[in-house]
Amino acid sequence: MAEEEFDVIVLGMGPGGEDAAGRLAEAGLRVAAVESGLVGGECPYWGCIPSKMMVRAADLLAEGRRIPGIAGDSIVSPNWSWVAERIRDTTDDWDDKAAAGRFTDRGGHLVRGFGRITAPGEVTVADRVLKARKGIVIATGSQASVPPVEGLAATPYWTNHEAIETDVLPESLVVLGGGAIGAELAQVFARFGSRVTVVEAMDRLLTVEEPEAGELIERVFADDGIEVRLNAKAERVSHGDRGFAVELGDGSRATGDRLLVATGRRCDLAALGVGAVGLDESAKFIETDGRMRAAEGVWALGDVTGKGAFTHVSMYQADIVVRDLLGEPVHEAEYQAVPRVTFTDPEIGAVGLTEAKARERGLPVRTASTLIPSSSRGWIHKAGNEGFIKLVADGDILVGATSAGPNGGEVLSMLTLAVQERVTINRLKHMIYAFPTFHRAVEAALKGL
Ligand SMILES: Cc1cc2nc3c(=O)[nH]c(=O)nc-3n(C[C@H](O)[C@H](O)[C@H](O)COP(=O)(O)OP(=O)(O)OC[C@H]3O[C@@H](n4cnc5c(N)ncnc54)[C@H](O)[C@@H]3O)c2cc1C
Ligand SMILES: NC(=O)c1ccc[n+]([C@@H]2O[C@H](COP(=O)([O-])OP(=O)(O)OC[C@H]3O[C@@H](n4cnc5c(N)ncnc54)[C@H](O)[C@@H]3O)[C@@H](O)[C@H]2O)c1
Repeated sequence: MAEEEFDVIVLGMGPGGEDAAGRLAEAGLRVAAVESGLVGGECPYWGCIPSKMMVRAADLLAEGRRIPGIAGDSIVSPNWSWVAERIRDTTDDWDDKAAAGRFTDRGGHLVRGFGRITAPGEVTVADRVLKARKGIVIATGSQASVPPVEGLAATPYWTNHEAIETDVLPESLVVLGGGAIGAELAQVFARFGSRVTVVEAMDRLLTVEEPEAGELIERVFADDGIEVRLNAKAERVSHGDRGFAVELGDGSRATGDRLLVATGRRCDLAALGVGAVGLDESAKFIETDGRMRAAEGVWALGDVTGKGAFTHVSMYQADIVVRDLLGEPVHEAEYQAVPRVTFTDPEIGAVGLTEAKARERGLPVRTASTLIPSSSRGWIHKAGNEGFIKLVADGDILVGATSAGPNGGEVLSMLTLAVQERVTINRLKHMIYAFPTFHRAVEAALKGL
């Protein structure tokens, strides 16, 4: 077997791996990046970017439909081919030549194939053995987790990959899972005209967020014509000439031309061979310290660390890894203010702890909420103005907040700052909030505390 020496080996070229590998190569290190799929990973090809292009298109349709009663008449005729074409164009038809070139132009060595850690400082890719003098960075992300439902594996179900790649709008769609992926895509397809059923095992949508968020999205989905089945566990799946049939625990069934499985993500640490560097291969994620070090000569970043499956978390951690490897000053990772935005309409922005999580920690929690439709901007909007602000306080400090509404993800930024920097509620109350903005609702909620 050929043996090749590098300073650093980066396993996986998703957003975090790509950033780290490129910066380390540019800094003059000899870097090998191993990628089994496309350079760029999930986010640009099957995740954030194309899904938000779909969301943008669906939001435009919804806005067009809100014209009557406010601005005139409207006839909205959705055409999926514009969306499919824009995504095909942006992903270069799922070709990573440009991204790979950006890395090699910075002096990096791209190794195509699946990498496995075979010894400390050693990664094997097919018949190539790569050696790392300084360290290995594990940035292998996550993949769709498919539940062991009887019959499912034998059917041509979709994961996010097929849903993003589709040129054809399904006439009907069953979405298994009402989390971020399921909710965003269910609304997109419904607004383009698919008959959509969401099947969720728990008692509400967006289970990791405040219950009010799930209830709000359920109400909006009803207006979008989406059927939501809660407390519904899929027991059996079959597929035939008439599409998919999903049999549920209560004896009912959901049917559709297509079935999208959006039931979470998983990491396969055994396939990565992390046991070779003393890590637990049966764990769900790789534990790291504040410098993203997982073992001697091993760093981890991104979805594989379990600190939030978000591109911004992966990029944040990549910066720490790069600084640590280059011997630069490092501000250790902190996660008390990880922002998250589900890009449904209304958007659900959230940061820090939900009320339930704060209570689980035994904090003496106080909460307050205000509704967006009764805020000045919400009232002016008249339609498409659903939402709320919810604040979770521990004493005089905000430890969590939800900003649901039009631009809920943007309004979140000031709440993220407050949670991150522990700005006191008293200080926040004495700030001036521009009129008539959506974020003025934050001031109203603060008064409730
Ligand atoms: C539909 C959808 C929408 C999303 N929307 C958003 C959003 O709006 N905002 C947001 O912040 N996040 C969003 N996410 C999540 C975001 O895409 C991920 O958090 C992000 O891509 C994770 O980055 P990562 O660096 O961990 O690696 P990933 O993007 O997961 O990439 C890892 C790469 O490693 C490669 N790989 C894995 N194992 C090996 C191996 N052994 N050898 C070689 N290569 C390997 C894979 O092929 C892959 O290319 C979305 C995800 C999905 C699925
Ligand atoms: N806007 C964003 O930032 C964004 C968008 C999409 C995805 N993501 C990231 O990707 C991650 C994965 O998203 P996801 O939606 O796949 O996962 P998720 O964990 O958010 O939601 C999965 C849902 O599926 C349900 N479920 C699990 N098994 C089921 C079954 N057998 N039958 C019915 N329901 C079942 C769960 O109860 C849960 O509500 C998210 O946690 C998020 O970090 C982010």
